Amino acid sequence: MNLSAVVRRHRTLLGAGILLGLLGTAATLLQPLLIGDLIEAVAVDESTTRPILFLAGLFVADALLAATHFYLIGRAGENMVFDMRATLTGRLLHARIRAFHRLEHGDIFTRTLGDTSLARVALSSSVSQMITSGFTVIGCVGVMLWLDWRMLLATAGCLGAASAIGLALARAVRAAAVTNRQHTSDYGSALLRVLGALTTVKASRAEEREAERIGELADAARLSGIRVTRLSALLMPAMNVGTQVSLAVVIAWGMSRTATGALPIEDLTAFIMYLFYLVSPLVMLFMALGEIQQGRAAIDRVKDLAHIETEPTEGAPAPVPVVGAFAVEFEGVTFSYGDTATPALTGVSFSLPPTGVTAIVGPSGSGKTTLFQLIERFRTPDEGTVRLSGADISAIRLDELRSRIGLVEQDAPLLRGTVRENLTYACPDATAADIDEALAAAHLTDVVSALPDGLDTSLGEGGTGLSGGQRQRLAIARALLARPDVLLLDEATAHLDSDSETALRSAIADIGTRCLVLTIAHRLSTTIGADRILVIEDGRLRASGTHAELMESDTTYRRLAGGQLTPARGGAR
Ligand SMILES: Nc1ncnc2c1ncn2[C@@H]1O[C@H](COP(=O)(O)OP(=O)(O)OP(=O)(O)O)[C@@H](O)[C@H]1O
Repeated sequence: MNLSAVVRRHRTLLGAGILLGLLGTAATLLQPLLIGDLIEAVAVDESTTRPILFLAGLFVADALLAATHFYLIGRAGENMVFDMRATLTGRLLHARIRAFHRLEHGDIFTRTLGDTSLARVALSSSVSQMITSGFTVIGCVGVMLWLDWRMLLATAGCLGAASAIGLALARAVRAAAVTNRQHTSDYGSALLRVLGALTTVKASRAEEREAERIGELADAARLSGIRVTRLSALLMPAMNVGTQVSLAVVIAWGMSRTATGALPIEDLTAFIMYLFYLVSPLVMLFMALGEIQQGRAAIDRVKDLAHIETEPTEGAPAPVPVVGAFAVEFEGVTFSYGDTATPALTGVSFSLPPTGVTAIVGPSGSGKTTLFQLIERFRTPDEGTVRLSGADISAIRLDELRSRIGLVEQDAPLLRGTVRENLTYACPDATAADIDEALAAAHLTDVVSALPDGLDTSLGEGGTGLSGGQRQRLAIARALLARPDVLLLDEATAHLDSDSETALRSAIADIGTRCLVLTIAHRLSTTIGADRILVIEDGRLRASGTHAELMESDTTYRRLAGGQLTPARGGAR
């Protein structure tokens, strides 16, 4: 995200707000002149109606200008924060899985909520404050220069020193603000981590330990926040001391020059008045600079997140399945999760026809789930090619590729929402008949009709409200509803009782007559019924065939089948 582009998109509103702010400042600066006219009229016994009317008009104009200025700047700020959040949301949803996994969820929240708010203040109110205050400062300095340049030099000397201190403080505020934002996001990440596993925390009696650890992070955020406040609090007094010293110098030196007749008394009075006018905007200017410095730290963090690597959106259309062609092919595929990691897959090659059930078996951590990650293009191979209906998947447009593949993951994630919303997540336009068919295929018809509101029953976070097996079947029904060419089931029958599993297995066999079903098998019953089995060990395809063939020829398969196939779970995600 280019933040200057964000500012440019809202320049009209911002510009109008700043312009009104400048007009308001001009109206404020005019007030002493008109008050002078009023005093003069009273002194010479002239009618005061005109100056009073002018002054009243100026007050009203000043109030209206100030109100409209604040409204426009506030509105521009909200529009900018919306822009930033919309961009961030889009980037995060299209992020590459490997880039996304490097981030902490708490950190993402701090950046999208807190940092964008700070960036809004910096880019709207503080910038506008800086410009309007700067305008007043320039105006005052101009008049003071015209009144007496020598005294302006003396004033600049005192205020200049204070300003230098102010600038140094503003810089220090920025550094402290960066640390504070980091501490705040560490706290958020730690909190989200335990909230995501609250039952495990309780079962492990880790509440006190976690409360203490997270409390320490909250305290670090408090301390760095106090440092930001302390440095910000020094800004105003630094400027005040500068003003007081320059006032003392101007009065002492000015009076001595007035005594000798070198400086008219009215010029000295005007000079002192403008010195007072100068101070408040000067302080505001430095406060705004401090806020902008804080905002810059937030802006850097927002920009950082916005640069997350995203998936490509371009590509060729998905190929039409060709009769006789392989549905999925792996050719010499090697893949590792990191540059230095041992490959999760090494030189894997196989070809699978467009229909039938293929079971993948192998010890825990052998690379079964990784195969699915590559077919979905969540990850890309380091070497070799994966093909769908004969076409290299790296060239196919991602949304088209994924529309052809159904995936039911190990933990069958469901989203907060109704059963219907979860079911139709991949195809929101599904008809009632399609929904009924998918529910029946996943043996969920009775379960759903027993729910208080049927399909419109609300589920909690992660699908709470259904049992583990029901959640898994709902995820299978969701995948079936999209009528994929390839259905990937990652241990999809793991939570099912044997009745449901038998029924689901026959449903899978039935689906296998229409599309390719690739299932990571953890039960012997699945592999016995499969049309073919791939045996993966240490990231290599060591054998393939039917149950009977592999029992005959492969020692690993025999060993796994002897232990009823269920591997110890443990592959990282
Ligand atoms: N996100 C990841 N980052 C780094 N390494 C990973 C990641 N996911 C998996 N791995 C590693 O890759 C290898 C293969 O993992 P994979 O999940 O494919 O195994 P699996 O056969 O599906 O295991 P299981 O049967 O236990 O689910 C393992 O050594 C695992 O530790």
